[in-house]
Amino acid sequence: MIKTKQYEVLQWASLFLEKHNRESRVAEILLQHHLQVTRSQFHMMMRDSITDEVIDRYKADILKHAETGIPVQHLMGYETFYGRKFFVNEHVLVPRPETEELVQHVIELGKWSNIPHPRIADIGTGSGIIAITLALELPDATIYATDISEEALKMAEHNAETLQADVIFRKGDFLKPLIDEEIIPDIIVSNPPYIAKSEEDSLSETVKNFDPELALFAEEDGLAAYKKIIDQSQELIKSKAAFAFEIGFEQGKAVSGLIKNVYPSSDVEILQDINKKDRIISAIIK
Ligand SMILES: C[S@@+](CC[C@H](N)C(=O)[O-])C[C@H]1O[C@@H](n2cnc3c(N)ncnc32)[C@H](O)[C@@H]1O
Repeated sequence: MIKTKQYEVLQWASLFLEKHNRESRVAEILLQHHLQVTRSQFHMMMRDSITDEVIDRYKADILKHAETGIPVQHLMGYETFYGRKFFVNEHVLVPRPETEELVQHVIELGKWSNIPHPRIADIGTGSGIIAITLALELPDATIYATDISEEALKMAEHNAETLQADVIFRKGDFLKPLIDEEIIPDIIVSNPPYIAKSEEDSLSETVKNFDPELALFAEEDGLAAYKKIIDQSQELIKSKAAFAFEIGFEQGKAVSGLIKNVYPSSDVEILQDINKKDRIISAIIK
């Protein structure tokens, strides 16, 4: 009996996805996942044959992705972030690589703050990627995380348990749970919803159909969540603190302005991502 080789299945899937206007690199990511091998193992196994069972499961996923645009992360059930696997589902935003740069910045802030046990709050935690990574990278810090979505918090808690990260999760409206418990953070980090509803048509089908609305859109031209967080922070920040926000690439000026309006003597910086786009607002509140 002739056995199908790995490279033959890969060729078929890449062409099939191209024909359906999907990215052909998904073919490789999914096949690696179904074979449960690393990237380098995968490339060494190109001439090996694959069992019919794996081919059937793989083809079913390729068809589903081609037909519906379902993200590969939903098919696999996870995404890698900062070198660790995080479970994802339809209730949380699929982690984006840009957010790793936000986390990197907060790690630096945490180390430079000279506070022996900084309290860091991740607002709108989703799958928990920011809070959990910070808990693991800054073991002396105490990490809090909030989200208004019960389902997102369930996923974040599951990720924290799996990765053995200590994070204190609370359900509520942005900073409200911290205000209620009088928890004063030294650093407030957030990747909040920041897309204006008017931009919905410009989003990819995959984002529109599969990322939760609650994670994407904000009123007031996408600025409402920043406004709310900055406004709520006044009930918490009594002396020095820091903000680190992920922003849309055209929101730098507007979000800096929001912070300056409330904290006129703050130092606000707009940082760019590796694609040279404005991506992070970093502010020291004095
Ligand atoms: C852009 S997603 C970010 C998720 C995750 N932090 C990340 O970077 O992948 C925004 C998150 O904010 C949450 N969110 C939206 N409105 C909220 C609110 N009023 N209070 C708390 N969280 C909220 C959403 O449920 C979603 O999980």
